[in-house]
Amino acid sequence: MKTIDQCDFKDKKALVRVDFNVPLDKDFNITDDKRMRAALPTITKILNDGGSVILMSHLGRPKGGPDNQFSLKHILGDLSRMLDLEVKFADDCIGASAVDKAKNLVPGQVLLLENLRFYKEEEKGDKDFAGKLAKLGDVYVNDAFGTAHRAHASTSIIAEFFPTEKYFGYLMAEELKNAEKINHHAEKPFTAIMGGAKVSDKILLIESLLEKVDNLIIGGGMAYTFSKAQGGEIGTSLLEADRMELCLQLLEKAKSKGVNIILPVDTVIADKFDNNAAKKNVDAGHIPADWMGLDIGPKSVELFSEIIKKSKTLLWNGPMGVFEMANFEQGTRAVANAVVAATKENGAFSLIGGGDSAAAIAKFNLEDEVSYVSTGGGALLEYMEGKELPGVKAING
Ligand SMILES: Nc1ncnc2c1ncn2[C@@H]1O[C@H](COP(=O)(O)OP(=O)(O)O)[C@@H](O)[C@H]1O
Ligand SMILES: O=C(OP(=O)(O)O)[C@H](O)COP(=O)(O)O
Repeated sequence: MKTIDQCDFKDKKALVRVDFNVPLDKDFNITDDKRMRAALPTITKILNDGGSVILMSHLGRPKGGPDNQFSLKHILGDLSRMLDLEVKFADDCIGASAVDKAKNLVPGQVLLLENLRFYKEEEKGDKDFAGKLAKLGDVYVNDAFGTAHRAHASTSIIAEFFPTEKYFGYLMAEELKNAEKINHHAEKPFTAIMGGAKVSDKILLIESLLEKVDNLIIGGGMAYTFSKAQGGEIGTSLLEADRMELCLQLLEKAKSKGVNIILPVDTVIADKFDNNAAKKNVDAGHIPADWMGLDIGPKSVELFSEIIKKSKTLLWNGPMGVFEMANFEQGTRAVANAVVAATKENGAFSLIGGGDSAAAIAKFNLEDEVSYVSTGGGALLEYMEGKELPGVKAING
């Protein structure tokens, strides 16, 4: 793997694609800066070598040109504080002013370009646009793991302009190393814990995991479609009726492959989708008509935890319930604690991936207690599904 360790950046201008697509509140304060912190080692290495850095990123999904709501200038202050230097800003990612600012950069300086997605050419993977970006630097570095599943101008096409001078940043290398451990070198017993809202988002992942895991725990909103498919009563819980048949097929497939699928045996139900709703515990498949399941119940917690604690490899994607509501976070919190216990007491390798699972583990302050929390959501899922990520292929190819 060609990483930045193989390059001396002295007097070089490194064009670095990062994923600074961070969540902002209504006053443009960053509510989770993990992705920015994760890119700092790459930036620091280039600066320490005596090079300069031109950072490119997208923020959100702007439609139709420049839009203050999606401007990367909102993160400039925080980035400067993190790096302890004054980061310069180009309010257009291409054009005369960006060219000028890039040209005038001296070693030790950092320039942040405005949101790449203010140009529709970025997402289209336009070669001309990629060429204009490429002109700004001498070397290309991709450290944007969260966006590695997009074949966009700045993540993929641009690499064509740097046939030899293209490298993975440290974050990208670390993410790939950890994902690879799960994909190809998982010590057994290997348990995957799947949750979140929808079966349809995770079908490919489940299918690919059935080839590898010993245990597949299914919780969260997606478990109710499985329950209903098996003849259970699920009230007004999340349901994807058109996926019920598929759930049964997945259960059959698991059986034929000797994979142990574990579904919740009880569930915490509420009379409305509200933290202050009335709530009670019932057995899985016995939810009254006007009630909805919002978390796994205590018997499921015990069942899941026992399996998790005996595992040597753990992949967790998707919360067990609506963990954003304090009254329905217990299942997710307990599973997080079991993953921590397996990591600490059983020497398990634990990888947490997916936006909401990462948010849950951060909420419970357990980020440092597991083996690795990925900065990728969709990118990690696609990697685990066995797809080749365009951002990775561009550097390797
Ligand atoms: N029983 C449930 N009913 C409704 N929503 C749920 C339920 N369980 C989990 N969720 C929701 O699923 C969302 C996360 O789903 P998803 O995006 O698939 O996870 P991830 O981002 O970790 O892959 C969370 O917002 C959570 O509140
Ligand atoms: O946040 C991201 O992905 P994620 O929501 O899958 O974690 C990346 O920045 C990619 O953004 P995109 O899904 O708008 O291409």
